Amino acid sequence: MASSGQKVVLITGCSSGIGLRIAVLLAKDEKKRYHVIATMRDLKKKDKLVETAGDAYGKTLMLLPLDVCSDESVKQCINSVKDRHIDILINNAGVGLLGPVESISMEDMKRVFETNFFGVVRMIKEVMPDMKKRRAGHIVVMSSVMGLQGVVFNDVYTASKFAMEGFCESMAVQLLKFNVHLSMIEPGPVHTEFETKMMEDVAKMEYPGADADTVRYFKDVYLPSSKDIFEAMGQTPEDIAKCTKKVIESRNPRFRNLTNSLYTPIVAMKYADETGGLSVNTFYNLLFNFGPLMHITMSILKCLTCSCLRRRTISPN
Ligand SMILES: NC(=O)C1=CN([C@@H]2O[C@H](COP(=O)(O)OP(=O)(O)OC[C@H]3O[C@@H](n4cnc5c(N)ncnc54)[C@H](OP(=O)(O)O)[C@@H]3O)[C@@H](O)[C@H]2O)C=CC1
Ligand SMILES: CC1=C(/C=C/C(C)=C/C=C/C(C)=C/C=O)C(C)(C)CCC1
Repeated sequence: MASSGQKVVLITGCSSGIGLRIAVLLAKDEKKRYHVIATMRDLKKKDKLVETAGDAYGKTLMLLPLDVCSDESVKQCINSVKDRHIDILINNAGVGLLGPVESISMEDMKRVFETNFFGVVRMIKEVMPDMKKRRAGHIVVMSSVMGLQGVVFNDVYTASKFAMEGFCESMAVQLLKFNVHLSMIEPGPVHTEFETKMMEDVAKMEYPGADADTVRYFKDVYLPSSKDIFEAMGQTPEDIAKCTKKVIESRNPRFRNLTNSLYTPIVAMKYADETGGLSVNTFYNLLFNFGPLMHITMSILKCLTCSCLRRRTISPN
């Protein structure tokens, strides 16, 4: 149970990756300011979290089952929290989906929206009314740079994060009237099971319905470039956890929080040309014309990230 003065933080998707690291970082806070409710859809996967949390488990960290795709599971979980009192809700659970759209089933696309979009909406609907009544609270959403900028062959995943950005951008205004803050965290590539799971799925795929050229562009151009990007720009889940802690500890939390300054120029480009031509053409050139020179492209991107733009990201340190 939370002791007085402690903030109750509920996090979704804590079996691995970013969610696990946020849960552990907050639970190990030196001043013990947080009572962390780490949730996961399958408690059989709790071992890694429990092991990483060490002494904090059972003290500042407790576990509850929660599947963001189930109304019943969400209700049951929130009802089991003392007085349904949650100070900070961190919507982290999410799934990826990669590949030519022609070869992805509608069922798989809906699963992505059900988790990444409706999963967050379901959580917010359940937790927000109590926060509004108390005139206090902070809702954090693990979005992505792909919530701000589309990336080829990530069409459906990107769309699910864009949907989330639109929903939250609208909600943030109303919530502010009730002194409830809403913050998006926008990481670029992060080395977690997300990356491994997507690469495993892609290896199994046979791309039914996609023509040979599209499959070739995906396998021989996109995938190697994406691997380069992960290598050159990838952050650790600890980095994202530190950024998230900074956001929840900020007196005046920002709405958007890019975690990787290397992405700032990509996002800035989008707003620099409202016709969209600059973004579409730059991405086209980066992928199809400079793809084989991706390492050099990475250096150019690093150069472009001048210090004034860097101020717009939240650094983990
Ligand atoms: N890794 C990256 O490059 C980036 C990731 N993100 C976002 O970060 C978030 C965390 O991803 P990351 O840590 O990288 O990936 P992981 O795959 O390591 O973690 C995802 C977590 O979400 C959980 N999850 C999936 N579906 C549900 C569900 N229906 N109910 C509850 N939990 C669920 C998974 O649980 P289970 O083990 O049961 O599957 C797992 O705990 C996601 O929202 C992702 O979109 C954003 C930018 C970049
Ligand atoms: C920047 C960039 C590319 C790839 C970006 C990738 C791979 C981003 C991954 C982001 C993730 C994993 C976000 C998760 O939410 C391309 C298309 C190769 C072309 C050149 C520019």
